[in-house]
Parts: sequence; C-alpha cells; structure tokens
Amino acid sequence: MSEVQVENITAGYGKSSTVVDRVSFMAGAGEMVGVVGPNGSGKSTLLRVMAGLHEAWSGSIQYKDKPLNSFTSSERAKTVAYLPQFDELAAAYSARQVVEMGRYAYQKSWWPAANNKKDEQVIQNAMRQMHVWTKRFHSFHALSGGEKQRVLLARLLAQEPECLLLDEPTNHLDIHYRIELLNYIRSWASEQNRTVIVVMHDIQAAALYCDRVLMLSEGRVEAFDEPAAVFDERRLSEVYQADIRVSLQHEIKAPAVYWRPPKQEDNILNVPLSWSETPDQCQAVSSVTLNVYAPSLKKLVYGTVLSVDKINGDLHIFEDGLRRRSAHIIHFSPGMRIWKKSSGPREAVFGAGRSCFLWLHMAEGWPAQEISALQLYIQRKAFEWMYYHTNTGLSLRALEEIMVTAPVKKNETFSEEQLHWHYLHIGELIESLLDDYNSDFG
Ligand SMILES: Nc1ncnc2c1ncn2[C@@H]1O[C@H](COP(=O)(O)OP(=O)(O)OP(=O)(O)O)[C@@H](O)[C@H]1O
Repeated sequence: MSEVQVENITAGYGKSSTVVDRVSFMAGAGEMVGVVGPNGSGKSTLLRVMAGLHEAWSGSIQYKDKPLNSFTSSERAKTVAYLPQFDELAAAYSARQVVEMGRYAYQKSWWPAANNKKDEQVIQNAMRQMHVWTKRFHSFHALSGGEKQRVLLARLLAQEPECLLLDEPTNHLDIHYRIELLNYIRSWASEQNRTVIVVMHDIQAAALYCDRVLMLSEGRVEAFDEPAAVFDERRLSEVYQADIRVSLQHEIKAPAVYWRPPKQEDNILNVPLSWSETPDQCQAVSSVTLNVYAPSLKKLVYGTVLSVDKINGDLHIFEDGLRRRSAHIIHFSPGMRIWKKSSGPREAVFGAGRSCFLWLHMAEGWPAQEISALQLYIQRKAFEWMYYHTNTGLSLRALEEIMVTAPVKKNETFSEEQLHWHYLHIGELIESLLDDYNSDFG
C-alpha cells in the first residue's frame, strides 16, 4: 500500500521568496490527486520537493510512513518517479535508451547494463503502453513533442515506482493520446493500488479523472477536496482571474468546467437588482403567481407578484397572495415591460426592448431542499442559454439574481432523465417565449 503524506511544506528560492507556503495534504493508495493553480502558484516547486530534487525550508514528506530524506537514491527511485515539466536530454540517446534509464535503480552494474529478462519485459511493456515501441531505435531528439513525452512517461513506468509525480504529463499530447494517457494513469493508480500526483492546467481533465484536487494559489492551499467541492465557479474565477463557469454533468457525474472570453464592458447593462420590504411604489394591474428564489434572501419566496404592464422601477413580490405579508421589490431598468403569456399561468416574461428574461413559475409550495437540485440546474441552463443566445442586456450576475423555478409537486423527486429533459427543453421553451414576445413588442 502506497501512501504520500505532505506536512507543512514551505519552500522557495534564494533567501526570501516563499513559493510554497505551509502546504499539507495526503494521498492514499489507489488515489489520483490533481494539483491545479495558476502559473507561478508553486505546483512544480512542490512536486520537485516531493521528488527530493529541491530542498524544503521546513516541513516533511513521507512515503508509506518513511521520511523522504531517509531513502537511499535507489530506494527513492523505486518509490517515486517524477516527470518534470520540461525534460530536454542533452546526449543523443535512442528512445529505448531513454526508457532503459528507468531500470537504473534495479541494475547491479552501471547503466547501460545488460538487461535481464525482467528488465527487457518491463521496458517493452512500458514502451508498448505508451505506443512508442516502434520508435525505439529513433533518436530521442528526432521525435515529435508528443512522442518525446510518451517516451519519458515510458521511462517512468519502467521505474516501477509506488508513486508517480507528473508535472503536466499531457503537455504536447493531442486529444487522443491525452485521453489515453489519463485513462492509463487513472487505472495504473486504481488497479495497482498506487498513487499518482499530477499537476494539471486542464481543470476539466482534473474534474474528470482525479479523486481529489489540491488547488494552490500563491503557494498556499486554496482547497483540497473532491473535484466537485473544489471546482466552485466563484473560487475558480477568483483564483484564475477569469470568467469560469461550472455546471453539472449528470451523465459522467463530474462538474463541467469551461471559460468564456471577457465581454466588452459597454455591452453589459448592469441592472441593479435589489430587494426591499416596502410595497409603496407598486403599480398593480393584475396578479401573477410566481416562485422566486432570492439568493440575497437565501430563501424561496412565493406568492403573488403584482404584474404591471410597464415596469419603470420596482417589481413587488409578496410572500402571501393577499398582499399582507412582507413584499420584496426588484428594481428594473426604466422601460422594461412585463409580458404575460396568454395560454396559461405558467410563464411570465419580462423584458426591455427586444431583450427579455424568463420566469417559470408554479403556485405549488415545496420544501426548498427538494426543489433545489432541479431548480439550480434549470436556472443555470436557462441563464446560460439566455446569456449566449439572446441579447438580454443583463449581465450574467444580474440574471442570476433572479432564478427560475420549475413546475414541481410537493415531495416530487427527479430522475436524471427528467433533469436531462428539462435541460434539453428549456432552450426551446425560452425560444418560443421569445418569439411570442417579439411578435408582441418587436
Ligand atoms: N529555479 C528557480 N529559481 C528561482 N525562482 C524560481 C525557480 N523556479 C521557479 N521559481 C519561481 O517560483 C515561483 C513558482 O514557480 P513554479 O514553477 O513552482 O510554479 P507553477 O505553479 O508550477 O507554475 P506554472 O503553472 O507556470 O508551471 C515562480 O514565481 C517562479 O518564478
């Protein structure tokens, strides 16, 4: 059983610049742990410390309860194999000779020693696994970037270590080999009960393949947990300083992580959406029943909205249908109008000019925990759809302030197929509402 324990590691270069700051985590046998974080956050330095190639200022590393600094060099080679981010071999070795280097720790004389049967078998297997056996007589320097990377990985496998430390192993690999490599190291860890620690820039791959993820930011541990817990979009956006989105992927039970190029600021009208308790500016025309989740209130409010044919300011939401209990007001930009679909009470669309957004609503009451998964799923898909396919004029943040709820019955539960159905149809539903809206107001 292999196990890696990193305790309070602080490391850096020169005298003062701390690059890795009190990092602790552990990885168990059979586990694949991804190390993610922005450029310069200390990932490679941490890996070099773990490989025993860079000395930490303080803290300790243990493999199977044995301190790294107590290993002999051949014990270390049999325990940990490290793939650096950049590895340019100076001498003109053949691809096979590079892989043979992985057997160094097992040989009794100086390399290149005559390989025994076992060495031969391990070298061949490793090269075949990495699809470079046919390249064995080629000069390492004459290989493509991806072939070099696969030869270097074969060298690590030939080392037969307990733990692989890989610094961006999918560098230079095309999608086919990237998937193949990740599948391979994933099963190498699970089937042989060994450990993989892998630095990854591809967050989506980390979400798909890793059991746990260590996120570093400025040398410190920002999070260490399962991918779904670490890849929170606010955290990702803050750490990477980018607009990163995460949504549920029901088919593969991993979060889908993606990013967007920044939008031109002047294309976004940031409508201030806020809530208040007083209904005095209300212009009531007729009433519509809505369920609205107000993140700022952290609860579902449902009841009657006094719909108005023109909203030049505030939309009021009451917690009861009789307009007695506290009302909440959403402030809209001037000129925004309300439009009600005539065919039924289930949808209401509000918009300004050609833009609009949607509320799905139902009068049924429900316990928040039962609705939340479906509700969050649908509202995210709906807002994504609106953001990309319509000119709402609203920032995504503003859109998110008002959430879509779905028609559900009390105590109803949802299968994945139902969720999927909602996902597929929400776009069409919005599209048809938009068509109606545009023919009325376009
Ligand atoms: N040999 C070195 N000497 C001095 N400073 C270094 C050295 N190697 C790295 N650094 C500095 O340490 C910091 C962390 O570097 P490191 O390579 O560990 O980060 P990283 O998270 O792996 O980055 P990247 O994602 O770009 O590979 C950087 O600011 C870098 O400039």
